[in-house]
Amino acid sequence: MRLSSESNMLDYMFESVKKACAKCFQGNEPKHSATTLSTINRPKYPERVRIVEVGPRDGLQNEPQSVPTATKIEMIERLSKTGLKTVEATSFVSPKWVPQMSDHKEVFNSIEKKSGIRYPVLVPNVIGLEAAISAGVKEIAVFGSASETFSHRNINASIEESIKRFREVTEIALARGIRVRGYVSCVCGCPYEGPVAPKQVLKVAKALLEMGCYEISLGDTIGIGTPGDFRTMLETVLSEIPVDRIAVHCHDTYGQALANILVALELGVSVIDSSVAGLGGCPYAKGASGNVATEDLVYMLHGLGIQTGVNLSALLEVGQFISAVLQRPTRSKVALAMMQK
Ligand SMILES: CC(C)(COP(=O)([O-])OP(=O)([O-])OC[C@H]1O[C@@H](n2cnc3c(N)ncnc32)[C@H](O)[C@@H]1OP(=O)([O-])[O-])[C@@H](O)C(=O)NCCC(=O)NCCSC(=O)C[C@@](C)(O)CC(=O)[O-]
Repeated sequence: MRLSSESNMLDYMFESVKKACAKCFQGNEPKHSATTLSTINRPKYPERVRIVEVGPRDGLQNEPQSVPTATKIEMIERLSKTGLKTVEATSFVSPKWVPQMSDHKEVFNSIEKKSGIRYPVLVPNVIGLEAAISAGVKEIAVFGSASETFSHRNINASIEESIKRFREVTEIALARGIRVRGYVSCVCGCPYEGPVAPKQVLKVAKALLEMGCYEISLGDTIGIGTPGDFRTMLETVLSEIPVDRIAVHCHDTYGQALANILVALELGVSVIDSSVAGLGGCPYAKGASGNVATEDLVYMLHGLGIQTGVNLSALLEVGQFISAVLQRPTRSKVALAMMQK
């Protein structure tokens, strides 16, 4: 339909609202004309979101320079004072593969574990699990991929082999009372294979759920998805997995992270991973930049009236602290804007 003038446009909007909200109209007079347009198309977002802060792990695993163990510990302890309820602390992976995380035991042992806060760690295999158990870890995350090539590059196993491995890890962990979260990487695209089929994401997510993961975090590892692809991928996953078992993990390489998160919120997802100061990336996903910055996520969620329990000012201070230590500017747009005030 072509709209030739402003008054045609207003008529058109009025007619559309009338059609969509027939019950609210008597004759031509809307009962709540002032609010109809703004409320009628407003999606229903979750009232509360749990943020999984992944900066100390996803952020620091990708740093070219080695970050002192004491800094990691201080960062986690500062994050624990912001109201965040989950802080992914480190990963018990091979130091040959990811030397940045080789101090996992020391980091985990040294942090003050605040009551009410969970400190999950990444575990790729039984060797990692045993080390995590001896450090007193209470929650782990196994990490699979929807892309065959990425799986080989990241954990030196096919998808099928990795599922077998994770099943063994999960069985032992659950028997010890350790909670297990699952990641699926490359949910919108792979740095080696290109586009990834949503059905493949669903298949891996289901396998992780069936082995006992309490929640599956869907990772757009290279941040390539746009809200359209992201919605299609999520709708495919949610056609068979309840929304309260799904989290999203959006890297911001192409600047799409917040838009994709908004789509996830519209579909009812209420657990979102993010990284303070937008740190992050995967050493085996070339070109992948940081996660969505936790500061920006919190700003958006609070603006939408969604509770997080997180104190934005306290979070901004942690972002400032870690950016100063790493000697580079924050990737948080909110932090940059606040600095100019
Ligand atoms: C899975 C492996 C270990 C396979 O690596 P491999 O070389 O096939 O392992 P292996 O079993 O043949 O063992 C080789 C050596 O590593 C040792 N080893 C073996 N396992 C461990 C362990 N757990 N901890 C410490 N040491 C270990 C093992 O003992 C042996 O030592 P050696 O005999 O040569 O002296 C390796 O590929 C690996 O550690 N990969 C991890 C890669 C990684 O951490 N990537 C980043 C995290 S994933 C990510 O960032 C994506 C995510 C989660 O954020 C979501 C998203 O954004 O999409």
